[in-house]
Amino acid sequence: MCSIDCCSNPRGKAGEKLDPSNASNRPIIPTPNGELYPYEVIQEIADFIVKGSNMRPKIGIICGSGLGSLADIIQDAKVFEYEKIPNFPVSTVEGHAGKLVVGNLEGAVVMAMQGRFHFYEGYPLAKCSMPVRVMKLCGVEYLFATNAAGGINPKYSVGDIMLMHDHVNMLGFAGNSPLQGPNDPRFGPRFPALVNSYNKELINKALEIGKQMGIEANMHVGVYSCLGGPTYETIAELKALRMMGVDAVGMSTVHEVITARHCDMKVFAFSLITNKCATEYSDKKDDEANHDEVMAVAKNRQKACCELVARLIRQIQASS
Ligand SMILES: O=P(O)(O)O[C@@H]1C[C@H](O)[C@@H](CO)O1
Ligand SMILES: Nc1nc2[nH]cnc2c(=O)[nH]1
Repeated sequence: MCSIDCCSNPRGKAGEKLDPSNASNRPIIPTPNGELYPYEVIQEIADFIVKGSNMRPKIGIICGSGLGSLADIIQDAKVFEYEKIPNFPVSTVEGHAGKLVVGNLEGAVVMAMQGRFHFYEGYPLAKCSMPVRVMKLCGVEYLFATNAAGGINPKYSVGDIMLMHDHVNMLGFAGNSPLQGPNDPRFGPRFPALVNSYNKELINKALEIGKQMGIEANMHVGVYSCLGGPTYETIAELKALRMMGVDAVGMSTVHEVITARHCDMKVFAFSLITNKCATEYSDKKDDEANHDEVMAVAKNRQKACCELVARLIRQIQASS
């Protein structure tokens, strides 16, 4: 909550003297990201989930748009609706059910978010990625983040899976970070490094699994970039992203990964390519991305995505 004392510029006409003891005369100054969810609040949410499920998850999964079925394969599941979790935001986007599912998958206790929070929904980045800290305090060691994304790399086709090995943080370029504001060292350091954010061992295992599944031709390793949305990109923006080495573009994941690395979680992330991004001007209507298409492609490819996640978790369990 914004403290009443933080408001320094009285509202009103230029030069007009307003009574500062009247709260309505004071502007609203947003609370810094780092103060939105103090450690104690995150701990309370984590306790609610651990006690409510009687399970301590090791792997956290964030389901991308239309990929909620990743949570449907969890067994002996305890399901929490976001509305019923104290201090939890609600999902407002189609394809994001708004449920937290805790249970067993391939011998591991996992917790999966069927619905993530996006910056364009009006949530500050710290709120979008707050559940990652909840996962950490629940005991999660591995974050699996998935997303639907537009393919900019001309070699990518709709339905392909891109394993993320790096990102370009466009919101960060604009000075926005989920770690902005006071740092709580109980989560992690003030200045976390982000090279090696995406766990190489897990990427290699996933590539091997891709071969076993016979989908290696539809699997890539690439760079993701998150923009604020909710608009899809212009051709000029897509050209610029391509020049920067971006292979796929979306509206999520990067701030979750930053938050996970800050608290030293191992990260595995992939993009399902739901549409091909045009990087040349044309009059074709086909070039326009739309959410229905994103959802339809995700539905078509959910089986392969579930299989990849399940097999990778099986391998993590086997080697632990
Ligand atoms: O939650 P993700 O990143 O998978 O969702 C993408 C980005 C937008 O929310 C939506 C656009 O179609 O899909
Ligand atoms: N920003 C962005 N997000 C997406 N999510 C799915 N497709 C796209 C896309 O083309 N651009």
